Amino acid sequence: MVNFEASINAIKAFLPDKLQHPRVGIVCGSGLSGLADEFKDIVIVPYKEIPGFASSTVPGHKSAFAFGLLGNGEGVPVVAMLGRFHPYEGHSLSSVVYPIRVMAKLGVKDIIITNAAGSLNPAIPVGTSKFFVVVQDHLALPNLTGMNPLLGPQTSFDLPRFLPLSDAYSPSLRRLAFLAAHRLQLKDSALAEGVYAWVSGPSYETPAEGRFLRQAGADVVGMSTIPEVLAAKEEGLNVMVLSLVTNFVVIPDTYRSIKDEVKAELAGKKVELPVAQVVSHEEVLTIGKEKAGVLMKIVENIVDSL
Ligand SMILES: O=P(O)(O)O[C@H]1O[C@H](CO)[C@@H](O)[C@H]1O
Ligand code: HPA
Repeated sequence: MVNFEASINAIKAFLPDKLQHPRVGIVCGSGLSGLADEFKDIVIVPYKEIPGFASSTVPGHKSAFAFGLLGNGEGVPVVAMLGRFHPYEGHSLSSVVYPIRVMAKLGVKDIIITNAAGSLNPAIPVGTSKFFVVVQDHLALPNLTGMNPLLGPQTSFDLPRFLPLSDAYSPSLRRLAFLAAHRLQLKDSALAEGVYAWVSGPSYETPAEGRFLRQAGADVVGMSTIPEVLAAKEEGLNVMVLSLVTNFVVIPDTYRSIKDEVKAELAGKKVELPVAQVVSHEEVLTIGKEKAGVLMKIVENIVDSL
């Protein structure tokens, strides 16, 4: 049963005055909880201490909020979700987005949502270049087919019933991300722009599904974020999403024909069957840990410019 007041009272009991009204919310994606390492005067509030909260079951996701001050000078009061909830863990969509609504009610105005994602776009490789994508739009088949976090009775009549999403990703926050990359002297290629496709998971995409999403216009794919974006927009927050590219989904060689290989074999040629590259969550976490420091600097720089 939703009870924002009980959740908020429990959280506030942990916080000194200066952290009671966080201005910026941050959601840490897989392997990215290190984003909170730079917070000053940090206070950790475990989800299990907050009525109404689920707990995260995914490796690389802690189950706590981190409150603190971020940026130069006195710092801006911020709150980070160290670990998020995914529908594939068995959480309802309303539980998945509950922390976002709580952050809005605590006073958050801008939210920076991060995630680990697979690349569908050959121009966005994994590794030393194009490792982050500033999301400019999304493609969410689940939303279009009945798995929308805004389905059901409205949590408040102050919120819009029919939420427009043509402006989901704040141009001014996206601008700050690119300016931050410039200030941090990152290579131009470190930050790309693109469309995030939301899938339910927990299986990774087949090559055909990857090609389908690519042809439909997506650049990266992941199993989170979009329910949070919808709830944040509904609550009136400015939203930015940063994806860390951890692996490739669309691999050109996948459709080598076995039929042709057999024909070659029967003609006396030595053939080697294709071996598909297989993605794993361990690989996703490794890249997350490697790049969390850069992501943290970008986020800190954005917060400084707000
Ligand atoms: O989106 P985040 O939570 O960063 O995690 C991504 O990594 C996991 C798969 O490796 C999935 O949960 C996917 O959504
Ligand atoms: N697909 C879906 N979600 C992901 C991926 C992927 O390839 N990589 C990280 N999260």
